[in-house]
Amino acid sequence: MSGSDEAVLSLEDVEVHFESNGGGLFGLFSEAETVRAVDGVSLDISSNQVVALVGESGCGKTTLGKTAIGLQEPTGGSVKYRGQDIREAREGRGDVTIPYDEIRRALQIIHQDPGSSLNPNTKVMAVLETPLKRWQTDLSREDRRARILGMLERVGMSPPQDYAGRYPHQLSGGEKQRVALVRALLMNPDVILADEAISALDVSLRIEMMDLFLELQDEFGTSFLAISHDLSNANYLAEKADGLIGVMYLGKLVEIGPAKRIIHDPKHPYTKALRWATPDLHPEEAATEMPMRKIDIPDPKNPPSGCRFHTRCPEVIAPDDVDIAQETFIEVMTYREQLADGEIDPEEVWAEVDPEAGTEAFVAHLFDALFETSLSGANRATVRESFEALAEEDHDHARAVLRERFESVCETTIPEPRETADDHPVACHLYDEGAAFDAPDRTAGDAAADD
Ligand SMILES: Nc1ncnc2c1ncn2[C@@H]1O[C@H](COP(=O)(O)OP(=O)(O)OP(=O)(O)O)[C@@H](O)[C@H]1O
Repeated sequence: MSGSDEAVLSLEDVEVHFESNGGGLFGLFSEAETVRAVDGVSLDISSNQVVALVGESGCGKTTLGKTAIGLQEPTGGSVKYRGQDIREAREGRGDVTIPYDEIRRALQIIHQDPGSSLNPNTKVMAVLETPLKRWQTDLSREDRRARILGMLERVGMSPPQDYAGRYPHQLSGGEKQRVALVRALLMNPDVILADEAISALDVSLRIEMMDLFLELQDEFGTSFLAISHDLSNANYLAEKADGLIGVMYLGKLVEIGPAKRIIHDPKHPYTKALRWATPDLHPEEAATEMPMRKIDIPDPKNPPSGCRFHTRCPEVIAPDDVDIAQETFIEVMTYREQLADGEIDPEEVWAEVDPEAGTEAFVAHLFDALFETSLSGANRATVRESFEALAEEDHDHARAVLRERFESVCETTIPEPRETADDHPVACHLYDEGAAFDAPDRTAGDAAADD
């Protein structure tokens, strides 16, 4: 079911930055570093809506989810529950219209490992009675127990009396997860954050569990914020519920839209890479080359400038006034990144060439080693000048001359989310004003036409 227009949760420009020491002995002698776990995310969750967040490990999904339900304090921006700023409610500041206790009840979480949130010494009935005693003080003991048994039955734990009398260690992983779901639902929540709630379960159980989440989500009119590193699971949940998939990359929400559009017509190059990495979502397509330049995720303590994905993006944009095939531009960018990372040692290059042959041999060796496509004209002259500077160990000039000609908007400017033609926001310069919405396939460059 799709959400209504009213936003239950509203996140505006949310930032969560963690300060950590640089890892030195007891934190001494090391500079503090900032992990930009979430960096300027805006997101609305409507009532009865399912939103699935996906992205690689460490991209900030859990931090964003916890911040959305008030379990993590944002270091910037605001999180509102039905218009009430959660932090102001907690601190009793301003004109509080919804008390903090009420917000805590309305926003619930189910963890990946439900065992860790269930007291091992408490039987299921007692675990489930606790929230009801607190929030439904008018219920008699009998009514409370009847309700719990009804819910256990509803989530497939039958006979419920048997399960109610068990300790957590007497339950399977799937059963613990059902107890966690019942506990959350007994609070009559508006939003449940399900953080990798099915990833620890056997594959055979996952679909059953997701179906149960969806049935109850619809029945109870609860919104679900589901976190998953698996695009396939995110799609299963979001598509069935007519919900949204949000794609995160290094603390940013780079694309969000209806599940069908994200899967069948991804816009952001990172979303395309995630989809490529999930072949069961596009079985009709033959195996293609990975649409990403590097496997390694950059360090969130030192994220790339501009668009954070530009160091891995196969569609990174060449300056308007530089006529170059995309494949060749990628090779130039890769060389620039190797230079910046100190991966090219002139001494090692000299060791490979005949020193008698001089700089010309040094330059020819690097052209051979770094470029498969052909470079000509001003592009070739610029790269040559950089190689020559490197031959003289002048790294600064080697970098500067390349930056001057080839600097991309993707590395200088953070892309703002923009609605694409089919109505889902994407933060990528390919969709900047003036750029075609149906961005050209820039991965297919004509090496011969590079100048
Ligand atoms: N309390 C904390 N202190 C310092 N850094 C943190 C803290 N919590 C998270 N981080 C860092 O913030 C970044 C985002 O972490 P987060 O757990 O939100 O990512 P995630 O996408 O949920 O990853 P995963 O899928 O692996 O759980 C990571 O680099 C993580 O190391």
